[in-house]
Amino acid sequence: MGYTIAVAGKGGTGKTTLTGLLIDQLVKSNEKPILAVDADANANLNEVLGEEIECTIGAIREEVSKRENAGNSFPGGMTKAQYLKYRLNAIITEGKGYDLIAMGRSEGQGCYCYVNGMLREQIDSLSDSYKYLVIDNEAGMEHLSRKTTKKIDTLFLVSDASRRGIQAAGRINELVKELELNVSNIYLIVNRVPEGVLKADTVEEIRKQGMNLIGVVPMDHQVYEYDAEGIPLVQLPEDSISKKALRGILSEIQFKK
Ligand SMILES: Nc1ncnc2c1ncn2[C@@H]1O[C@H](COP(=O)(O)OP(=O)(O)OP(=O)(O)O)[C@@H](O)[C@H]1O
Repeated sequence: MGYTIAVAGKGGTGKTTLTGLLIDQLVKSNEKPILAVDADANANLNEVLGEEIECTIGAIREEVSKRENAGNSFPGGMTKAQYLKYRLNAIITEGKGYDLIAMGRSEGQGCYCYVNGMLREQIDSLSDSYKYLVIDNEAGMEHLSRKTTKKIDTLFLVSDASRRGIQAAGRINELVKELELNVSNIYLIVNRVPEGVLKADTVEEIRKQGMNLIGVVPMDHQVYEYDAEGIPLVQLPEDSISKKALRGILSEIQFKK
């Protein structure tokens, strides 16, 4: 099993932006191969990375369940398990220096326990052949709590600099403990910080929440400009405020088991 990094935070805090820049940084440090998993139905990690996604796990789940409900067999005499495996192989998007899988969302209702279990097993076995597994996770920690991955080596919680933002990150921190998730290190990153300097109140709230602040990423107007123009954020200049800040944060951490 490779080194697993998960990124979580309330929607809109910049979690997906930072996950994308983190993957970019790992690729540039030649820390390959990397499997990136977009596990947040609301996130668009592929857009930050500048990749098109053709199919998601949610879509496969729908397709398999529709086939079953219609009483159709699987192509080529495949069993359901074989068909799922075959389809999963086809959903890996090959990026520049990494592979990407998107969970997507499932529109339909009903029980997908079997299919979910199968897919989870496959992601687990797939991730064995990568040096890094990087997951853009949803705030509810749903996928992690359903044990998408057996163990997380480093979890980054992303928050904005507001008190409520920090409190929300604090709740995710608590949730990790309540769910007894197997996480070795949890670090807080405060993102979109005006001038890159935290207010004393924010620092106090972080202390109150008992979180380990690893660093801040300043408000970066280039991020806004690139997003507005639809340019993938990984194309930001290497000396952009946000890329530099993230490099600084990553240099604090030894990604070793
Ligand atoms: N350091 C930054 N400076 C300026 N803008 C930023 C910064 N980080 C992120 N943003 C902007 O904040 C917005 C939210 O970012 P992002 O989509 O990454 O958040 P998210 O937490 O993943 O949200 P969701 O889960 O809803 O996708 C985006 O428009 C992004 O461009």
